[in-house]
Amino acid sequence: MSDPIITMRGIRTQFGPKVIHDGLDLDVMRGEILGIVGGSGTGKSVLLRSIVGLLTPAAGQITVKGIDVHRASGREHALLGRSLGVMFQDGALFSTLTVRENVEVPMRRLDLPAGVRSELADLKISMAGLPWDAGGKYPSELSGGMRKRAGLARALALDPELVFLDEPTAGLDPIGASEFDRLIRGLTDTLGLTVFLVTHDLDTLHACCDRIAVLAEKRVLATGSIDQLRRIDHPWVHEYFNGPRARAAMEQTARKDD
Ligand SMILES: Nc1ncnc2c1ncn2[C@@H]1O[C@H](COP(=O)(O)OP(=O)(O)OP(=O)(O)O)[C@@H](O)[C@H]1O
Repeated sequence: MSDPIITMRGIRTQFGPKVIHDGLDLDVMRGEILGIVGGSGTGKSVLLRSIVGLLTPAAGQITVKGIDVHRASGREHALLGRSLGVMFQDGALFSTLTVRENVEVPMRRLDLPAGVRSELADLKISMAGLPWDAGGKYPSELSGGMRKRAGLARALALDPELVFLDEPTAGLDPIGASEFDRLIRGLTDTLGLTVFLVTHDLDTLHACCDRIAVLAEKRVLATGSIDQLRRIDHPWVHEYFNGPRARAAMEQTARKDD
């Protein structure tokens, strides 16, 4: 974990008169899982969408692998597109396509024979921990947890270096959420990914993240380990990292470590 793979400098994002980010700076280091936390509406998902090029900030610069995301040439865009995988909050699967077809969607831009595409899709489906027959099912036939795994399989479709996960454990029961945390950590370590992970889930921070960035007051207020952030003197940060839920998550981690 040495050099930054993503840099954000002086980011200002606004919708009409409503300013979401103002003077936001952040680096994501190669090989880390960076957790992004912050109160509701602080602009975590908006930041994710800005990095992957779906939103353009009013000011500032975002680079991914040294490429300025919002001023990239066609060739650079294609390069970035191949390097990134995104799992959106609700899975964002196409309901009229099977899981396998959903995973094949990002592969369509590659010139691959249909049989190879489908084999690759099945590999990603199994990497995401889905059973062998999940590929032929439609999203409506899957549980919420399975849909999330299908969304993860699609994010992995192009063997990305960088994976963006928006609230991966939201809506999962605690056991399903811990399994998903382990899956993310395992895949990151095995595949050497860098992960930008938006979450409210304290257990996920403990189980997965190397470092955490806190969004507050329209910027990144602090970055660090959970221990470092617990000592920050800011009302929201203090309550989040020292409140009853934080203590419960810490005790659970301590029990696992015993
Ligand atoms: N396309 C848009 N047009 C107008 N406002 C938007 C748009 N997208 C997001 N916003 C606003 O930007 C703010 C930040 O939204 P965002 O979804 O990033 O919050 P968040 O920190 O991810 O919140 P949560 O934790 O509740 O998911 C919100 O007030 C939201 O309403």
